[in-house]
Amino acid sequence: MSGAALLEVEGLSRNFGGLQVASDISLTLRAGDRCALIGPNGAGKTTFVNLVTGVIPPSAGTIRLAGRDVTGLPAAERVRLGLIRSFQVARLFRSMTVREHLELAVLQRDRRTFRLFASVARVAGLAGEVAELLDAMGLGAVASTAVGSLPYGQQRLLEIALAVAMKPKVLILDEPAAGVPHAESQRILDAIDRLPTDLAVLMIEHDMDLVFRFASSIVVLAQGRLLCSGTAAEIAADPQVREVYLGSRADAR
Ligand SMILES: Nc1ncnc2c1ncn2[C@@H]1O[C@H](COP(=O)(O)OP(=O)(O)OP(=O)(O)O)[C@@H](O)[C@H]1O
Repeated sequence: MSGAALLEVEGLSRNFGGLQVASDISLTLRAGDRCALIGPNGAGKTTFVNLVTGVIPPSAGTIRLAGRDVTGLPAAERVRLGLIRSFQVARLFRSMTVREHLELAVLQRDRRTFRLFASVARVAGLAGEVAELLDAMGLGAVASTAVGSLPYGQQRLLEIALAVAMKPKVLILDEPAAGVPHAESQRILDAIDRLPTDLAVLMIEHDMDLVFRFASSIVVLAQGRLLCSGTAAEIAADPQVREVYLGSRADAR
């Protein structure tokens, strides 16, 4: 049974001068979907995410979030409506603890209704919500650790936790395990497994082990176009994917 359509991308295109980096890409993510976006280097994955999140405007196409056309909306407004991309912790405050980061994220999310002089109940609610997030992400043991002294794998976990704190409808994870030692990437996958089941997750990832363990569906981009999409088993067996993706990966790496 499929959930409600949360992200509907239709005919999305973008060129930089004469270079067509996204060509007529269409994609639907439903509640509960776990979709991986893959493709060789330069295929247009980052450009696609930048278009969807509003970092750059498309040349053509539409983007709907939970039924609402957001194509013309600024990035911050899309965030408010539930389209969240994982943060880069490196950009945040290295001396602040893990817990403080999550508290800030929750407060920022609630900014519109929350008055600075919070009621006791609100503060208690905040503590409870942050404790749940710490637990779900496997970060409880390092809650009081400054982010600057966290092992890299746990910094990446915090990035995901901060995104989840924003209460996404659609969560975009950009190479969540990049740079993380293989032995630690399992913890990241475990945390992703525990994400709320009703949100749609789109993961860009090069690590095929991770992709096949995470994804219920896979979308393959090549040269700015949607090459094919299907279940993990269908994509693994697709000779076109093997040639375009693995062939060019062998060239690039
Ligand atoms: N601002 C820009 N101006 C011109 N060309 C750009 C710009 N941004 C991206 N490109 C080009 O668009 C193409 C797609 O790049 P993109 O970074 O989206 O690919 P990718 O699939 O994310 O690659 P990777 O896996 O290496 O991160 C590349 O040829 C890139 O050089």
